[in-house]
Amino acid sequence: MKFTKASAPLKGTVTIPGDKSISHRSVMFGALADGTTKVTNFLRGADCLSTIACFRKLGIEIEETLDEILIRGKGIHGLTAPDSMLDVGNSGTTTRLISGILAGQPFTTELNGDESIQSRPMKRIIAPLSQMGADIESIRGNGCAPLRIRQSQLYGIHYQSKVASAQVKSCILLAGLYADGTTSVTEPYLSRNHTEIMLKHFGAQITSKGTTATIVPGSELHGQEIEVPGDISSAAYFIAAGLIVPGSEILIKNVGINPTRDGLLRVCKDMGADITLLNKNLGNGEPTADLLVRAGSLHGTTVGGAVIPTLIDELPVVAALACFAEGTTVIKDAQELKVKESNRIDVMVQNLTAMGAHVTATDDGMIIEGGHPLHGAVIDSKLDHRIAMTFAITALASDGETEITGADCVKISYPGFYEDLSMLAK
Ligand SMILES: O=C(O)C1=C[C@@H](OP(=O)(O)O)[C@@H](O)[C@H](O)C1
Ligand SMILES: C=C(OP(=O)(O)O)C(=O)O
Repeated sequence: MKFTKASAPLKGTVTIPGDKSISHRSVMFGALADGTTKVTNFLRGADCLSTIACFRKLGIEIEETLDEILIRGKGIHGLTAPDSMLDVGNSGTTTRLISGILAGQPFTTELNGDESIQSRPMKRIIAPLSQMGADIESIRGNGCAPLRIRQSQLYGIHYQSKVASAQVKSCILLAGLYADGTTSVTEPYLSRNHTEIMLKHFGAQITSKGTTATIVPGSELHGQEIEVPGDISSAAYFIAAGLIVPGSEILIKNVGINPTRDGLLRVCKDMGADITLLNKNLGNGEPTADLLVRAGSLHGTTVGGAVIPTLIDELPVVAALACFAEGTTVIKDAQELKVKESNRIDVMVQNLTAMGAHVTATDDGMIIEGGHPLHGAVIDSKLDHRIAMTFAITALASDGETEITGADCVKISYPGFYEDLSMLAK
């Protein structure tokens, strides 16, 4: 797919689709609740559809209409053995969260996904689940999917996680629903807390204090009505576009601004960006706002430490933004970027360099010297949706033509991305 420099400022309003993390969880927790869970603004991205497909195979009836998803939950002990391998597609979130649930089931499950999933690290969940007594193995013995999970008795543990990962934390907490006692997870920095917030609404006994989340088993979960807020990780592309295409002014409606997800807004502010939050709404634990983004000059900054988990999926777009900022931007403490759908440090450095950027890979991030004009290039997305969307935006402020290979991968998290972009970029 080809992109060229925007010929005019970007003007208009965009409503981005539902949050991927929250959509996954609504199906999973809805399946484990008794009664029906009704979800509106559900993200129909390929990853969340993988989650739906897995739970259907586990015996859960899920109805999809134009406006809503209805999950006919069967309670914590209501899942049934699948007749074949579960397919998690490209979704790390599906893989890791469902593994925690499957560890507590009285049947054996095998699960597998695409090539990217088969190279993503699963030892980070195999280790804590095994410590809880789970019988989980990497079938090829390489610490990756395919995984096999057999029935076993689970024990509550306190787990000190080395990584700030909501997938690891959620996996352990979900297994904790089936343990014989209390389970808690402490992480080095607080990662997104959608599991804690949503599970509590469903009736779980779950609490958070600082970077520790604790679950006490024994409660039943009850079906809920969930309105999924817009995904800030998807809004990120329009935020960046509005900031780097001169003269632009974009209103992005109904974006989730949970403090464990809003790091991009904080970093943009540090870079001197003009972003105003309007119509703030506290929601049901998941706050939202409309974001008014205006183009203007940006300057470099340092991004590291506790902010990293709050913008982990937005770091590719931060690296792109940094190319249009004066001075140096340092992204550090972001080793996790290496184990996403692609190695996002290498892939960003390679592709930005091809466009003329001055960028260096480090062990845990990137250093970007901003202010050097970019030009079009052939960009290999490595079938990573975040990379494809980042470069579609970068192209809008770069000379000449940019071609993105595998551009269709945006369907993972944002199927209508190019249509929404073309409404703004004429
Ligand atoms: O829990 C979640 O929904 C997610 C957690 C993050 O992954 P990690 O937990 O691996 O950091 C993030 O990158 C992913 O897109 C979604
Ligand atoms: C890393 C991501 O997702 P997952 O881990 O669910 O594949 C992402 O969406 O950027």
